[in-house]
Amino acid sequence: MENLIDFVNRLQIACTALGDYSGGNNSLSSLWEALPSVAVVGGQSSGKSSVLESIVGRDFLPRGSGIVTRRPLVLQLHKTENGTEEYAEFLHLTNKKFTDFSLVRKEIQDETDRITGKNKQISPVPIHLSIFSPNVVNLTLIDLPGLTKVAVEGQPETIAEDIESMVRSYVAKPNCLILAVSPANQDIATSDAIKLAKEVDPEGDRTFGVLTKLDLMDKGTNALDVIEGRSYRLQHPWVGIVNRSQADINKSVDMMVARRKEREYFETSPDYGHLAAKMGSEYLAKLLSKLLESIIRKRIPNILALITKSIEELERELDRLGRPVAIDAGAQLYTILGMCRAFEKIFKEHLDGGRSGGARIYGIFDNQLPAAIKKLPFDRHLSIQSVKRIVSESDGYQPHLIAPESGYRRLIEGSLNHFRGPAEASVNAVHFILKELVRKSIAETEELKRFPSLQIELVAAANTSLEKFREESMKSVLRLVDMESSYLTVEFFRKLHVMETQESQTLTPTITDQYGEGHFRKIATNVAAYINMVSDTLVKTIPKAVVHCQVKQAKLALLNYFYTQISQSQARDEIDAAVWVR
Ligand SMILES: Nc1nc2c(ncn2[C@@H]2O[C@H](COP(=O)(O)OP(=O)(O)OP(=O)(O)O)[C@@H](O)[C@H]2O)c(=O)[nH]1
Repeated sequence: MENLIDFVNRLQIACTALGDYSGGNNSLSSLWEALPSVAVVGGQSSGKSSVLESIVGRDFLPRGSGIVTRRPLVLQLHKTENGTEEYAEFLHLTNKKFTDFSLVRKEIQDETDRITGKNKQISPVPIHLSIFSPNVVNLTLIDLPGLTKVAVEGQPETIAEDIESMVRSYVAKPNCLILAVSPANQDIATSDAIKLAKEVDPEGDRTFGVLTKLDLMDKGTNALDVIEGRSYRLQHPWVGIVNRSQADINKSVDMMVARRKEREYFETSPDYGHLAAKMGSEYLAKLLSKLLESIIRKRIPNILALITKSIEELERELDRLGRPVAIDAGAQLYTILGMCRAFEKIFKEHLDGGRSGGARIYGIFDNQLPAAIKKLPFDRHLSIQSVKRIVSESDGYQPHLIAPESGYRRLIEGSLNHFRGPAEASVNAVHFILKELVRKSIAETEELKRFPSLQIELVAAANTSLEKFREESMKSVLRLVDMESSYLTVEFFRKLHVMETQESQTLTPTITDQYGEGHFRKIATNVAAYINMVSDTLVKTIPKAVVHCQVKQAKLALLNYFYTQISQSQARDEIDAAVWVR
């Protein structure tokens, strides 16, 4: 049985630590709201603090004028074995045991000011205090600011409404038992606590009426009308209380003595003697403890269902977000490398097949490059006029005697220059496809989804590498073209010469033919044939160079630049760490 209240206590602590409390911001279904609790409400000076201290049997709450309780105080009482030392602990000061209860009072004041400032503001963030003592029953009570009517200096004008709405946020919860404290020396019809309890619990089945200051009633009057439920009927019987008077407090009358005096008061009272067994703070504590336990027992299945549901929701959320990343640098590096490998695998699948992309590169070699070469303006370059002009320019002042050797060379070199354009275009087109595939592969790598910064870093590093591969590829393809200009295929011209000699033996050329149109057309045809032969070669060799320099490198070394970067920063960190250690 005792474990039940303890169980709820632990859940309440967990809720506060996670920001789940009345008035707190929490998008998940609130566990706090599902936990049964007892909230103490009442007007200012109604005797709330005195009731709580009586229940605990200790003097530990801040006292003073104005609004003293400005943050909810979740007071968890844990019964310990007789003879053990009493001590208190705060959730915000774990591992610090308070055995001096005047220091507990000071800590409550300081902790209140820490959040609210000294200007008497209020805050819904609770302070958690646990008291371990053989003189308490297992019980959790929440002390709330006293309901007030007027603001004191330094307080916002809205303070009365602010307090009321905070108190309401606690007592409106169906799982909250309301300890409505009203002083007996005031008309019950004007009690702030009863007024609020009536609103949130019209049936009165979770409201406990507590009547303080019975000893302060005018001589000849008593509170039997209230206590016996005639003035205001509640499902649970009213409990009368006699706390320490201000004079007792001033004289520091011991709480245990006060409890005894209260017992004697009821036992000897002519008005309340017949109710003595059901009056007083000790009775109230036992009543609440028993009730709280039975309510908790009833609600346990619901609480467990809610916890299970929340766990499931959170597991789903976690799956969506991904598992936590380790904190130490080595493990982080391992995680990052794992993600890089996953990305590289997808990128390769795009190139090698399995995913789209690779075929577009083949499309460049198979269509774009041959089509671009076909469109080269050789017709213009090898027109009769152009050939005549280039040949005569190469001959200079003396026309060639047999074959225009240097004219041929200039015509061929000029034609070969045209191949530079399609070669460059192939390199650039493949570069563009590779960049596009990097972007696609990053987007398709599940592992990278929740690391947008890493995605940006990877894209930047991969693009830097691709840029380097493009430069290399460009140099290679242009070199292929330049190589064709550097050394012409002699074999081709030898064969040509043999063929021409055979032709000239059958035909008798005239002197005019040697420099006539036919002669230049022949030269144009010969050059075109040579260029065709080179074109066939380049259509085959340019793709080889591009694949070797760009595609293969991208598959082998796309992230090498990135790996260098992270190993350098790792080394830097290690050096930093070493410096720190020293
Ligand atoms: N004689 C007598 N005095 C009481 C009784 N209960 C409370 N008092 C006195 O009433 C005054 C106010 O009591 P508190 O317990 O501080 O009241 P509170 O509701 O906590 O006050 P705030 O926190 O300021 O709202 C104190 O001087 C108490 O000594 C009682 O039953 N009998």
